[in-house]
Amino acid sequence: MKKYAVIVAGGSGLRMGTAVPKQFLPLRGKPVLWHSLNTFLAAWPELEIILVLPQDHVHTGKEIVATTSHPARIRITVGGETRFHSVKNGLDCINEPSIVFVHDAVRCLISTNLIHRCYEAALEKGNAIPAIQPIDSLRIETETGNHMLDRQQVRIIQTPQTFYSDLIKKAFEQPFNPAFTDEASVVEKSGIAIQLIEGEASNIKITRPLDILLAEKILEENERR
Ligand SMILES: Nc1ccn([C@@H]2O[C@H](COP(=O)(O)OP(=O)(O)OP(=O)(O)O)[C@@H](O)[C@H]2O)c(=O)n1
Ligand SMILES: C[C@](O)(CO)[C@H](O)COP(=O)(O)O
Repeated sequence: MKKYAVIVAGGSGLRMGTAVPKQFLPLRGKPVLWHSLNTFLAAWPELEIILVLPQDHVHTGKEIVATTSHPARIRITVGGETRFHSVKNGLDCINEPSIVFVHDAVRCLISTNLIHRCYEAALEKGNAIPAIQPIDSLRIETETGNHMLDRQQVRIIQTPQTFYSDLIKKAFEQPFNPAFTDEASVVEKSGIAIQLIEGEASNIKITRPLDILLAEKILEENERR
């Protein structure tokens, strides 16, 4: 089946606090975004990428695309005010039945194995969302205090969130709701049950300065193997 990856890189990276948005920061000599693009390009020779960039950084994005393994398989569009709007702009570029991966550009340690597993699971059930178990103890705050949560029942959600194109495009016709934090929340609101599959502990989202240090180490280790 036809495969598209919508790679969202339209954010400004406020929590990272750098002058340049985190997706353009160097990681072992290449921009964070470059690593995500190249891993998806390597997953299948026919996969195409819709890259969503901030309006002010389209030129930088084009320069990065030119250094990837297959620039011709990457189309660029611009992002919106929130992640929801950026994803929607990316989805608007897809007009044929396909499996669609929506991936955070800043989850740049994604493996081809996880991409392939998401594809197989989505093909079978309509959607596949990678998730891992928390390793910390968890508490929820209430009006009167707080109480423990059973961590065996909680999952930490990752990307690529993977769907049949008709299903995700239809879900994104809904009006924006600030409660939407990812594609699974949008698709769930449209009445579809979400299928979780096992994610990867190393599939971290570069969010704060510490994450860059961690990602450097993980990549260094991967290159040594
Ligand atoms: N309007 C937005 C906001 C976010 N993203 C993308 O969504 C991914 C995950 O979002 P997050 O880590 O929150 O990125 P930022 O919004 O850039 O970071 P922050 O919330 O710290 O400002 C990133 O690849 C980011 O570029 C996007 O395409 N468009
Ligand atoms: C989509 C996501 O990466 C799943 O964990 C996450 O919800 C993005 O959230 P953020 O607030 O945009 O970082």
